Amino acid sequence: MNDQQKCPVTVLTGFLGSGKTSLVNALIRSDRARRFAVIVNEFGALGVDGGLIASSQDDVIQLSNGCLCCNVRGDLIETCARLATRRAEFDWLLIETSGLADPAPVAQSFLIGDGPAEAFRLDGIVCLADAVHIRGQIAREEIALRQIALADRLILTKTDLVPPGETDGLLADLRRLNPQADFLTSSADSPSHRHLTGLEAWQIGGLPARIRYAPPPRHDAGIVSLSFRYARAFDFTAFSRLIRRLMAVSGEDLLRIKGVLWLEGEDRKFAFHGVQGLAEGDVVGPWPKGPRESLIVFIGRNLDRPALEAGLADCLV
Ligand SMILES: Nc1nc2c(ncn2[C@@H]2O[C@H](COP(=O)(O)OP(=O)(O)OP(=O)(O)O)[C@@H](O)[C@H]2O)c(=O)[nH]1
Repeated sequence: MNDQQKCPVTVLTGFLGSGKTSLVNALIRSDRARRFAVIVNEFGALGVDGGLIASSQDDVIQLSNGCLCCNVRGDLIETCARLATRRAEFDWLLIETSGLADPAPVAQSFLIGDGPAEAFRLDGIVCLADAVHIRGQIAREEIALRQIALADRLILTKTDLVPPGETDGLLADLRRLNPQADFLTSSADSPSHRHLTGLEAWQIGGLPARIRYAPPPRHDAGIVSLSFRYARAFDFTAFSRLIRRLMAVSGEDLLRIKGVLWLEGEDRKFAFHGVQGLAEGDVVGPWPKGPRESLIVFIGRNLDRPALEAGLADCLV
C-alpha cells in the first residue's frame, strides 16, 4: 500500500485537562464529510472520555488503565490491526492519548515496522496547551514539556480564560520550546478543531530528529489515578461542596478530576471537569437504557483513597 492509500492518523497530545476531548468532539460534530475512528486512552482504570465523545459507540475505542506509550501500547497495535480490517468504514483515525502519555512511541508505531504502519500513516502530532495552567505544568511536569517539544502543531487552548494581552507571551514561550511547530489558539467561542487534521507533517519520509533522539519516556511514579463507580444517585450540593474542598486542600497535588454523575432529580447525565483550581460541569444528554452509573476519576499525587471514598459516600442520596 502506498502512503496515499493508507489511513491518516492524528496523534492528539497535551497535559491533563488541556481540552483534547472537547476538540475531538467539536471536530466529529462539525465535519460531516469525513468519518472518524477514535481511540481514546486514559491513564486510570475507568475511562470517562470515551463515553463523552459524540460518535456512535462503534467508532470510539477506549484503551484504559495505562498510557499508550508504555503498558497499553500492545493494545494500540492490536486495535489498529482490527481497525485495518474495517478500513472502508472510516476516513481518519484520531488518537487521543492520555494527558500523561509520551506521544513519541505512539507516533512511532505508525512510522516504522510491519504493524500499524502498513495500513496507517501519521498525519501529525497535535499538542494542546492550556493557557491557564501551561506555565506551571511545564515547570513541574517533565511530560508536559516533552509533549510540547514533540508536536508538529501546538494549539494554545482556553484563551478565553486569560487576559487578552497574555496570549502573545504564552505563545512566545511555547515557540521557544518548539520552534518547528506551527501555533494556533483556541477558545470556548472559537475552538480550533478544524486544525487537528490535514497537517501532512510526516509526508517527507524519515523520522524527524526530535523523535529519533528523544530520550525514553519517564513517568512520574508518584502520579496515580483513582476511579470510583456508584450505582446510586448523588446530591449535587454535597458533591459540589466536596469537590471545592478537595481542590482547596489538595492544591497542586490534585491534577485532574472528571466524571459522569447520576444526580438526584436530574434525568440527564451530568459531566464534570476539574483541572487544578478550576472546575465546571453540565448536563450532557440522556442516559442510555439500563441501570445508571456514576463514574468519578481523580488523578494526582498523594491522593488518599479512603478519604475520597468517605467523602463521596457522604454525597450519595
Ligand atoms: N473556557 C474554556 N474551557 C475549555 C476549553 N477547552 C476545554 N475546556 C474545558 O476544560 C475541561 C477539560 O477539557 P477536556 O476536553 O476534557 O480535556 P482533556 O484534555 O480531554 O482532559 P484529559 O483527558 O483528562 O487529559 C472541560 O471542562 C472543558 O469544558 C476552552 O477553550 N475554553
